[in-house]
Amino acid sequence: MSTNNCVVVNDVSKFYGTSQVLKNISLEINTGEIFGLLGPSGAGKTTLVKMLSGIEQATNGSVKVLNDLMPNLHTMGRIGFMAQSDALYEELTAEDNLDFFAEIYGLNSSQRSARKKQVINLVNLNNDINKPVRQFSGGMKRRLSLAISLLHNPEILILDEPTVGIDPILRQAIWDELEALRLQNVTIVVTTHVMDEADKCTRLAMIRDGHIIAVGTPEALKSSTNTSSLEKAFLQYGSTALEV
Ligand SMILES: Nc1ncnc2c1ncn2[C@@H]1O[C@H](COP(=O)(O)OP(=O)(O)OP(=O)(O)O)[C@@H](O)[C@H]1O
Repeated sequence: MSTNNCVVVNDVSKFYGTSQVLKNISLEINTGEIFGLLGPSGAGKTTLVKMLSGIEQATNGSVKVLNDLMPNLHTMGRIGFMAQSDALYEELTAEDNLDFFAEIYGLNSSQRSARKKQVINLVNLNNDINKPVRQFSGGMKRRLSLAISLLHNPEILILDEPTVGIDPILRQAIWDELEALRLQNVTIVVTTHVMDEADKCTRLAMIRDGHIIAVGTPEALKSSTNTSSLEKAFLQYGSTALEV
């Protein structure tokens, strides 16, 4: 294994009861890349990122993050995870939510106020910090969840559909920030079904029906299928996979 591998997924399968939702997934994600998981609804993207985050356990196979077998409590502290459904305290203000998670992450009071300012600026919620979260729109809740996932300066950021419900301008700002984090060697794993977001990733895994059907840079995936868009490439890889 190269030391550059931040995440190594080895022959992972996942069953819920008798239903198999991930089938022999193997994957390596390098330090400092934005790695996209692209696939339709129900393909298994969320299940996979929950395993990377240590929230779910593989039925078979292994997941290593930062050289530790997952789930591992210490490693989980080095990961920022933004789930698809927001895990926020609706009755508390945005600031109280941030304080709550800062406490869990063990940030001291001086780190806390500086980091709070940075992450709130980033998601553009400065004017709403004292409002209770129940008054937030869906997009505002997504932005607050993203801010929380960044609070403790994680080495790996795992984002499950981070820009759903977020307007195009802020979406661009968030992608700019992901790129800035990547340049600081933060490893980012992001699920999406939005093709133009997938195009911004350094590499992608295309997932369908619990299988990885292709892995590569967006350019390589398009050129090896002789297609002009990731959507067309996905369809082509999907039909090839069906024939196998
Ligand atoms: N806790 C669970 N118990 C049983 N089945 C589950 C559970 N969680 C997910 N599944 C099933 O596993 C499959 C993959 O779901 P998953 O949420 O990983 O897909 P996804 O690619 O993230 O979809 P979406 O883009 O809609 O979020 C689906 O068929 C889903 O119904």
